[in-house]
Formats: sequence, structure tokens, C-alpha cells
Amino acid sequence: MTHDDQNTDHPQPEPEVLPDAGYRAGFVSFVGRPNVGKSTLTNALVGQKVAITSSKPQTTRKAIRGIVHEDTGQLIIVDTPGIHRPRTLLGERLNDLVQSTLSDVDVIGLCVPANEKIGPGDKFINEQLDHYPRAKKVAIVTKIDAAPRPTTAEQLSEVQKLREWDLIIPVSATSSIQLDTLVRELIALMPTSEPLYPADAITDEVLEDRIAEYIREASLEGVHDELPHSIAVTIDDMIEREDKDILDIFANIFVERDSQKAIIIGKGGSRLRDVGQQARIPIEKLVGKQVFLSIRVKVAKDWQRDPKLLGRLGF
Ligand SMILES: Nc1nc2c(ncn2[C@@H]2O[C@H](COP(=O)(O)OP(=O)(O)OP(=O)(O)O)[C@@H](O)[C@H]2O)c(=O)[nH]1
Repeated sequence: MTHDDQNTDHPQPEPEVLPDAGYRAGFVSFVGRPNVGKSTLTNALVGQKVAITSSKPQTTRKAIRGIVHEDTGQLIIVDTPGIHRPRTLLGERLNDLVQSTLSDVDVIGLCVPANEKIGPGDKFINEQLDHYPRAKKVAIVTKIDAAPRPTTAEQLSEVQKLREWDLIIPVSATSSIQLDTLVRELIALMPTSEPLYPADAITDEVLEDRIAEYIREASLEGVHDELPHSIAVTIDDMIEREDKDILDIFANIFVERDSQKAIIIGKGGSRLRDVGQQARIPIEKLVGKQVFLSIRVKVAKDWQRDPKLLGRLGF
């Protein structure tokens, strides 16, 4: 992460110790329309160390994406699958998850891109935030590298009209602008607390979940319409080979219909091979060794509406 504080030649006075200064730690969740840059921001804040930590999670929260450690405190970034109007049972469960997640966090950061006008989607999500009075609300204007300065300034004043914010801040995740400031300001909004995680913890998502997510991402490349919501990935087994430094991973891609299965597999299996190749890159990076990936595509009819199947697929 770059340091964007101004440097001067003068010796800096010691930072003033405020009466209530102390270590702060808490949970933040970034919400916003699809594509506004939530994942990119999370990754940039946590750093590229998409590491698996050996430490056991100390909470039961499922969706912790990353933990940022600073001298002043700890920022635990919790993932939400996005607030949307439920159409299926899956949608409802995801919304339940959002509800329980957001009811628990200390800060909610609404992400709005600098380079797109605020629309009904942003306003809908902003209104939903009223249901979480406990959380402090922060507006994050993302992607400022992609907008001329006056446009960003205009966006900041539009965002200001949405509600009383505890903080409004412009950032760019890809150009590392204002990321240190964002971390500092978010920590300042957290309650004083003991560290909630050990200093080497970066995420407590289990390895299998991350691997499944990479396969799901790769399987979504180039597909559209309703298919994305019909895909679920499970991992059956991960086995270290005894004779070689290779990890065998056996995964399933579940779809809802035969027609979708055909799309995922592609002509002569070509698409599925691409999915495997594409997914292997981040997975090998993650596990730090060569991976052999075996993916089977299975049809679980209407799994989004079937409570039993949903349970089996991890929802
Ligand atoms: N120029 C620019 N592009 C960015 C920035 N942050 C994210 N993007 C791009 O915006 C797109 C969406 O970013 P994501 O991080 O996937 O957005 P998201 O909000 O997590 O999207 P969902 O997962 O669909 O909710 C990607 O193509 C990113 O590369 C930024 O700071 N500057």
C-alpha cells in the first residue's frame, strides 16, 4: 500500500495522544451495486496476500474477506453477497445473510463509483441502510482515477445529499489513492477493543471456499442472463500426492438444467477445459503448489428453490 501522507522536511511532532486514544477494532462491510469496485477495494486494502491463515476463526461469521492490521487497530472486512430484491429461495437466504451480517457490523461503507451518475440502484441500497441504525455509515466514492476531478467533486456533493454520513471519502483501489487514509479513518470509527484476530491473520475463509469461489468465477466468464445464479460449486476432496508436490482437487459445478450443463461443458468439453485452466492459476497461487483440478458438471434440478439441496450446496 502506498503512503499518501504529505512528506515535509521538517521534523514531525509526536502525534498528540488523545484522552480516548486506544486500540480500535471492528467490522466493516462494503455494500453497493454490482461492479462498483467492492472486491477490488477489499483486495487492495488487505494487500495481495490472499493467504490462508492457520489460525482458527474466533467468531462464527462466515464471510470474512480480509483483515487489515495497523498499529492503531484492526479492520475486519466482512463480505455481503449484495443487497437485492429476492426472487428465489436462494435470493431470500442471501438476503437473510446480508441482514444478519449488516446488523452486526460497526461500519457500513456504501461504494459509489465516481464515473457513473447515482441511480435508482444506489438509492435503493442507501435506503436499506436505514435498517441498520447501529452501524456508522460511510460513503466511499470509488474509481476516482477514472473520472476527471470536477466529476469526482460533483459526485461527492451528490453523495452528501443521500444521508448524514460519518465520513465521505474518494478513493481509487487500482491506483492506490487514499487507501491509507481510508483505513485510518475507518479504524477511527471502530470501537475501542482488544485485537480481535492474531496479527498474522489475513482471512478466515476456509481454503475450500476460496477454491470453490475461483472455480465459480472462472465458470462465469462469458455467460450471461440467469445462468450465473444457477451455478454452485462444491469441493469433494483435496488430496496431496505422496510422490509429487501436487494437490489433487475434485470439484463439482452444479447447474439447474441439462441445457445449462451443455453450456458449461461446451463443444467437446472445450469450455470446461478453459474453466479448469483459468481457475487453476489463482488456485495454484493460493496453495503455493501445482494443482490438478478435476471438475464434474452435475445437474441439481431447481436447486435454488429446494431447501435440502440449498443446504447441501452450502447455503
Ligand atoms: N479504474 C478503476 N477501475 C476499478 C477500480 N476498482 C475496481 N475497478 C474495476 O471495476 C470493475 C468491478 O470491480 P469489482 O471490484 O469486481 O466490483 P464489485 O463491486 O465487487 O462487483 P460485484 O462483485 O459484481 O458486486 C472491475 O473491472 C475493476 O477492475 C478503480 O479504483 N479504478
